[in-house]
Amino acid sequence: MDLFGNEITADHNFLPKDGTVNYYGKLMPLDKANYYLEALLNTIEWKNDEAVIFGKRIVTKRKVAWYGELPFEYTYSNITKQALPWTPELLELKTLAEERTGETFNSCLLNLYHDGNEGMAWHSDGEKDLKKNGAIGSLSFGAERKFAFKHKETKEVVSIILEHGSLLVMKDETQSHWLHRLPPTKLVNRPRVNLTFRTIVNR
Ligand SMILES: O=C(O)CCC(=O)C(=O)O
Ligand SMILES: [Fe+2]
Repeated sequence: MDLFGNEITADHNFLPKDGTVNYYGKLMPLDKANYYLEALLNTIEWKNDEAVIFGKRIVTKRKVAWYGELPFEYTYSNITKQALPWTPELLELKTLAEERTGETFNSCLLNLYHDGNEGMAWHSDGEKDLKKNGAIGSLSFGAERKFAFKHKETKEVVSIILEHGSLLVMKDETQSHWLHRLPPTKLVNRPRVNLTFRTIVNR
């Protein structure tokens, strides 16, 4: 909302080509964002993330969780997980993200970064369980962190600060042409929770 109560439209594309990234800014007042941060920290079944890389099992400090409207299976980094049923807060936030973006989502991958030492390395979210070129709606709560995109061929980098209670959308060809990451930083010592709403297709 701006000063006049108008909704801020996110028609600016942060990517210069080969995809679409829209940033909607803060979606809610501070007290509501604080409420969701606490609720998510306390009600989500957070687990340390696991990956199998070159046959080795790796356990990350970052915590993750996977929720959805059906017990979808989702495979990434060679680990398969089964979605838990929506919590009331996740359903509210899914509806909010859908209303603002005009997209629909049926699942959510959550990340908990305890402080700036934790981040996520360059990757794209093009797993085969995900709808091809489907939108990913990303809600952030807690510490503000930088989020960066890197073009796979030109190596061009674009970055955005993700605020407390904000929404970002990645769509169209973004995952085919761009990597993204959450860089670690010495400047942050508070937790951040990120929710990425997605569309899973069961083939
Ligand atoms: O924490 C973030 O903002 C991004 C997380 C992400 O890229 C992912 O879960 O695939
Ligand atoms: Fe991602």
